[in-house]
Amino acid sequence: MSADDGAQVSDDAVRDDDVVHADAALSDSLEDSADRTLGESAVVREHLGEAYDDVAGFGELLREQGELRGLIGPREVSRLWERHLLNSAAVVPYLPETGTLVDIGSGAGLPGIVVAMMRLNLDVVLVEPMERRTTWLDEVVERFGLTNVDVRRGRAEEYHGAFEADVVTSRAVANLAKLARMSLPLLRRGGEMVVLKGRNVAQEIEPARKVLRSFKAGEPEILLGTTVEGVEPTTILRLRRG
Ligand SMILES: C[S@@+](CC[C@H](N)C(=O)[O-])C[C@H]1O[C@@H](n2cnc3c(N)ncnc32)[C@H](O)[C@@H]1O
Repeated sequence: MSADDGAQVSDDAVRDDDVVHADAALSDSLEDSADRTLGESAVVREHLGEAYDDVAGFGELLREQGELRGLIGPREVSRLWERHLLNSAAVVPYLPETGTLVDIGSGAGLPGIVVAMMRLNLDVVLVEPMERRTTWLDEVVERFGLTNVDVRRGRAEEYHGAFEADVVTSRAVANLAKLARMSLPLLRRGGEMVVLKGRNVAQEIEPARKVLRSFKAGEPEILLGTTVEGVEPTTILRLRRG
């Protein structure tokens, strides 16, 4: 092989690399435009009703700043509506209209901010330990005038006994055993844990039995979180503190 051949091989490798990056960028941009179209569709507007403008505005802000501020991963920006906003909204039908809800590990505000926008008469407390994220949450609360939201920095465990919440929500925070230990002491007796989970949530129930018994929790229910046509429904786990 001549020196020229070597140069040719590495040129080809660079070109292959460029093609892979270009393909990924193209696929992200196609996904992004499909996601925006979904977000602007009549079916999503109807689904979110009066909360649509706020939820869409929150989504736009997350699209602009979410990756930059380390709130969501780079791949998530192009699927905000499908994977995050509508997924968060799927929990709302299982929530009361009034009372106190604590969302633990709110991160960028999912589902807590979306819930607060859709349930304006519910007092929503967002508990999140990372300062970068609580700063963001405070900014979102101010920008959208969410007078029903209280942002608290800290771990859920630090607030045990501080609330007698009607509901505790969470998404992508921990497995059920750990989550029950974190969430149940924040609830009043008879209050409910309502958790957005993956489709394999049933496998988390047996390992959590001991914790659930210690809180006299009822039998966990696995529910379908409905969303709009074309978006995968999500799984919700609900259980009641005894
Ligand atoms: C994977 S993120 C999920 C964020 C958001 N719920 C979502 O679905 O996009 C997990 C979040 O839980 C928070 N977290 C971790 N341990 C926690 C604890 N003990 N109490 C409250 N939040 C916690 C992390 O700081 C992080 O923001």
